[in-house]
Amino acid sequence: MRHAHTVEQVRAAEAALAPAPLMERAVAGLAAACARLLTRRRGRVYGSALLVLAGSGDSGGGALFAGARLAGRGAAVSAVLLDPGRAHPAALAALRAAGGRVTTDQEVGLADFSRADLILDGIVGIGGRGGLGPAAAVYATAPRAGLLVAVDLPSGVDADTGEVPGAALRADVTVTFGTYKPGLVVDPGAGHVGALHLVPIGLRPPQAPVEALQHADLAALLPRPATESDKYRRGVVGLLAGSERYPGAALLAVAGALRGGAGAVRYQGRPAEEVVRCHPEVLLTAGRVQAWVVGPGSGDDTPEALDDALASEVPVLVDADGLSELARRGPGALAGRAAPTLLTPHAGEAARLLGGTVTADQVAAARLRHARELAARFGATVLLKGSSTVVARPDGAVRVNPTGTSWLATAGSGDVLAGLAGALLAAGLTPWDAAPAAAYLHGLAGRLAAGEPGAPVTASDVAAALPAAWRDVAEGGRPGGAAGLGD
Ligand SMILES: NC(=O)C1=CN([C@@H]2O[C@H](COP(=O)(O)OP(=O)(O)OC[C@H]3O[C@@H](n4cnc5c(N)ncnc54)[C@H](O)[C@@H]3O)[C@@H](O)[C@H]2O)[C@@H](O)CC1
Ligand SMILES: Nc1ncnc2c1ncn2[C@@H]1O[C@H](COP(=O)(O)OP(=O)(O)O)[C@@H](O)[C@H]1O
Ligand SMILES: [K+]
Repeated sequence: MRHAHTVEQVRAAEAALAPAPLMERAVAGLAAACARLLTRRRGRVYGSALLVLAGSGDSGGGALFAGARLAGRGAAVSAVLLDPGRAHPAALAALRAAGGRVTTDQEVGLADFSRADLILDGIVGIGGRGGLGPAAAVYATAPRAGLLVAVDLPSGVDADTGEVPGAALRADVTVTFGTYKPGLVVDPGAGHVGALHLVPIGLRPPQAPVEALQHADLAALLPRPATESDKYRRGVVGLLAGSERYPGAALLAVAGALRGGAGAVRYQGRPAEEVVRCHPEVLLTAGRVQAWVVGPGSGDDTPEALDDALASEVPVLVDADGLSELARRGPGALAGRAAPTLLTPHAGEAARLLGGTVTADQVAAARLRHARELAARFGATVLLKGSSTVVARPDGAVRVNPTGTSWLATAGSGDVLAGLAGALLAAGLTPWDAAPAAAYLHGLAGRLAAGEPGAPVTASDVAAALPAAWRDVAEGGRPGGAAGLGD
């Protein structure tokens, strides 16, 4: 599990430790990471050109100290001070003593930026507030040939939310200290991070409000049939999906549910004939169900389907047309439910559920805030789809999905996800586990289907790749197995 802590938590954890060893460990880790990158790129540190972008805080201080170390190993280091009167005095002195060149001239800074082999972004770290000022903002778009390494987090990304209120630097590598921050794992901020490297500095932060499951976590969560299993023990999913207009949604949701390990799928909807032709395993009879999925392409049947599902005493996943109906009814529609409810909106559906006071773009730009607000309002677990899918609980806890690819943005892939998550609910996982597990497998299946460097995939391809994703997780999670994705 990757844990991401807020600025307040990081500062409190840092306050419990002596400042000097903290800076020492961070700088040692940062300089070592840069030395590795330079060696990989140029064969050695000696003779390489390094530029430090130094702001007024400790992020700038750490970058200047690291620059001094690399100057000591023969790199030609220059630093541009973005807030000249307030640069970290001791770090500045160390860089000068090591032979580094310091400038406040932005023209010189931009010229060095274009030529450097490696640039250290120490403009701001967790103390950054609002968008970058104009002097720093030019580096967000200025041309460069070298690698950009963000110190703690890319400047311009909000550490607590992943929001990017203005210009922000785009890093090739981010070297973060002590613990991950939400802004490093939630888009749009996460899209600026590049490869993420954690330097331990001895922090002991409290429980993280945001976490990201990794391969081993998934391997522990995924249900496996025991020798005495039968289809009911594995879980039966009821699907209220598809319509004459959208038969495909039913087929794809069924495909997701079957490959999500459901013992059986009971289907209720108009295109039943097509469903059975494509998936002869599906049951059309009424009977016991351990979780309902309602909404993918369910069209005019939605209000009745939603009534039936919500009246049941088993977990219910509401998706697509079910969410539009729920938006019309409001949060009160879930008030009487004892069993859990999982909502799986994309940004547009989330905006509607929030009463139309925000746009889909605003939801996507502030994913944590809106997912949490929705979960609290509806008293349900919310899986907000899109780049870096987030799962929020009504108490504000969040799980961010680290897998996925934008190739998944294809019609019907959400239907596969709904069926898959429904199967995991029917197997007995709570929405808090089922939702991120489904997002993880779905994202991994998307990556496997798209391949490397990537090619268009269909929702059916994603469903077909689910068994491979499942196996990949099971193998990677075994001690000594393949390295987990994103580890
Ligand atoms: N404490 C330590 O020993 C170390 C801290 N480091 C990093 O330093 C950061 C914490 O240091 P600070 O608290 O000084 O915070 P920052 O380094 O983020 O600097 C905050 C300062 O930057 C200015 N600032 C805020 N928003 C700005 C904006 N939008 N544009 C331009 N300037 C802006 C303000 O004057 C503010 O005081 C963390 O990210 C931490 O990882 C590491 O670099 C190295 C070791
Ligand atoms: N830019 C993106 N990056 C990664 N995943 C994405 C992106 N856009 C969409 N997705 C994923 O693709 C799926 C699309 O689902 P949805 O919007 O419901 O589409 P549909 O209704 O056509 O099935 C979701 O799993 C979502 O998280
Ligand atoms: K930074």
